[in-house]
Amino acid sequence: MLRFLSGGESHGKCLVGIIEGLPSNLEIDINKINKELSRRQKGYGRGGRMKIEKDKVEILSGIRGGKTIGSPVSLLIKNRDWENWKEVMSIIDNIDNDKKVNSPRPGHGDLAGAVKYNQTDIRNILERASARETAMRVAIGSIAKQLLKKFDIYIYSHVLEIGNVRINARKVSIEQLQKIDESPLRVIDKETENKIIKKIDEAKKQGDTLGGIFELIAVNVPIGLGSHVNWDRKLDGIIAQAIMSIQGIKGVEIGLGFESSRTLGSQVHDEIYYNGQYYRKTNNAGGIEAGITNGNNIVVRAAMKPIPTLSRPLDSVDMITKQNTKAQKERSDVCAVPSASIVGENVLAWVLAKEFVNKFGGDSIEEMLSNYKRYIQYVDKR
Ligand SMILES: Cc1cc2nc3c(=O)[nH]c(=O)nc-3n(C[C@H](O)[C@H](O)[C@H](O)COP(=O)(O)O)c2cc1C
Ligand SMILES: C=C(O[C@@H]1CC(C(=O)O)=C[C@@H](OP(=O)(O)O)[C@H]1O)C(=O)O
Repeated sequence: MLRFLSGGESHGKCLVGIIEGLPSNLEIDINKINKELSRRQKGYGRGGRMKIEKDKVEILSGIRGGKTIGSPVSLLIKNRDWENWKEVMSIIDNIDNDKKVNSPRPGHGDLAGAVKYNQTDIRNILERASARETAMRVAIGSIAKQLLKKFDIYIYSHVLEIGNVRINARKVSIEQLQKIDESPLRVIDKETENKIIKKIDEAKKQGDTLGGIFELIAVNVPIGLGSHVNWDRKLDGIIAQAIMSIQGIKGVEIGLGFESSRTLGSQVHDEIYYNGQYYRKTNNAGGIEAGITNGNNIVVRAAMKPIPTLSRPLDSVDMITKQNTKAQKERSDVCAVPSASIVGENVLAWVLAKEFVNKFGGDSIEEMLSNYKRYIQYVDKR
């Protein structure tokens, strides 16, 4: 079984992660992890923090001579901003109320978290709720990507919409997706990109924020990952949970998603043909039927709400005095949809890698590859 845990506060010393269950002898390229970390930090609309951080991973265990050895892989990413927060982060008890965060921000876990964990300083909640945590999830997911590459599986993403401005082209080619990092918004269409940039600038000027939609596409996924037999093994459900867990994500669709509910069955379901292999002419299912991959690309879309911290803050209540006030003002992003799409890629990679380890077992990568090869030979005969 493949699993991970991570820890670390946004303005604490560092983020840490431990992965257990990776097959041995898998080559891990640290540059590829760092490349994913740098992709996550980019994107038009991000705030001052991204100028401070230059995320780099340190590998502390589980890898020798560039290869996994079967033991837990431990990772560390330092928060450069910690130097500026040392004092604030070292205050533990009995601080003055005026040094605490007292006014919960609507859209954040501030109010519910402070009540649930019986905290008088909201900072004790917001530090871990922060999307800073996604840096470690991306480092971990990028190792999953390196595992999937062994099986020729790749995951791409692009942004479809920001602030209700939609990208023109619905159909994108893999070649376009491979070049998408050249765009500051990770969109395929330059004209719309300029419109969105203006929209982000405008929102910033108004002290406001924006959300949007991104799409993930996993290619070359074999038939038969996931299962129909119980709710918690259905791959569409597992993917939806994982993507929904990314900070700010409020909707997840697979394939046609919500649109399928508005369309006739004859127009939705992907008809089946055979030419030595089963194939479909359409992929409205987004590569998953009954919780099982059907051999087509997995297509997932996620909707991100606007960033909740506004520089023109919303109404709130001071949790100490109970007086009406304005929400806590923090340095913040205006729009982080392009970054979220990179998080999405790596989160999806993790889910698929986990399914691979489940299905093809393998204490070593050699064992996994040979199990996979045998399975593909079997599939080709069906
Ligand atoms: C890459 C990324 C960057 C984010 N940056 C910010 C930010 O600067 N300010 C903020 O208030 N929220 C930001 N968020 C969103 C919040 O973390 C998120 O809305 C909050 O934790 C509440 O969780 P929920 O929206 O999932 O309910 C970001 C999310 C992501 C994925
Ligand atoms: C630190 C990251 O994103 C942060 C996510 C975030 C939030 O509330 O989610 C708030 C901001 O943090 P800060 O208040 O330090 O500027 C973002 O910068 C990151 O992506 O690495």
